[in-house]
Amino acid sequence: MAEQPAIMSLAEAGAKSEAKSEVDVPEQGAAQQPQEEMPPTVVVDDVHLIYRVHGAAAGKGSATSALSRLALRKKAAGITEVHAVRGVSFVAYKGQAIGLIGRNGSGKSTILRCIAGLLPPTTGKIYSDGQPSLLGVNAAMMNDLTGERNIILGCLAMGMTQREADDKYDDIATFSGLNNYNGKDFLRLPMRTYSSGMASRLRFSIAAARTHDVLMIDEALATGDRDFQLKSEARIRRLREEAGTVFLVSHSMKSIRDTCDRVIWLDQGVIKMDGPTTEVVDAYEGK
Ligand SMILES: Nc1ncnc2c1ncn2[C@@H]1O[C@H](COP(=O)(O)OP(=O)(O)OP(=O)(O)O)[C@@H](O)[C@H]1O
Repeated sequence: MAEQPAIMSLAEAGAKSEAKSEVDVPEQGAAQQPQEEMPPTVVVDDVHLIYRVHGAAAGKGSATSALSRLALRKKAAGITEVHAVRGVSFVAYKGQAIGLIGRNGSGKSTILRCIAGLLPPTTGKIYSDGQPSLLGVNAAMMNDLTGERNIILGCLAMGMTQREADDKYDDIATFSGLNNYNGKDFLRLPMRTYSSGMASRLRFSIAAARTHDVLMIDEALATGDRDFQLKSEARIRRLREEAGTVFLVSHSMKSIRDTCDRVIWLDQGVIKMDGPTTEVVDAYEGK
């Protein structure tokens, strides 16, 4: 029998489930259920992610020893495993803005990358409705090209036609504020001349120009200045109303409180708490 892909659409998953008409969803508390009956957009079912880091031990080893390891199905001596996500399950619903919080290295970015389809889970399944889009501070942009070119390329990469990209250009430029930043039109300059905050403003402005089924933002707000943070929080609220689900990873509890209605607290790769924002953030801050 063909193996199922680790990430599939909810429609596919529904079609594949034999006896039941719906996908089995992980159990969860009443606090995480939306007030009205909203459809699920992402189902994360017992996901584990193990990174395998090669060359962590000293020495290269010979070809003969590598071959004998392969024949005996033994692990290479130089491979270290990092179990970054350990059995995470949750269901996200349309209209929710979900904050992911936790200490450095708790697995927040890893789980987002799994949902975006950039990292296949080692075990477990992820079902999503539509294509989740990951907007991270490291999202690829061409540093040697101008902001103008990056706006158009970013729009095309999100699936717009050239005409749609041209139509959106002015909105994106104005929202980013980089067309008149300290009296200068930075969009005419290569992106390598931008500060990291200016680059993340542009990334956010491009991604926010489209309605996303599932939009995931990794720390994007933390890097903008206060004015831009306020603008982007308002835009996230609008995206949430127009679209599906927003995930926000941030260490800024202010951003999380202002933007999210539900928070998942990850600790060493497991969910420590999942519920309404105030409850979870208060517990995280030890209040
Ligand atoms: N490419 C990688 N290869 C190996 N290990 C990795 C890799 N990326 C992350 N890790 C490890 O996985 C664990 C989870 O990392 P992750 O980046 O998901 O955490 P995070 O909660 O997003 O952290 P932060 O708040 O610092 O951004 C950490 O132990 C980290 O060292």
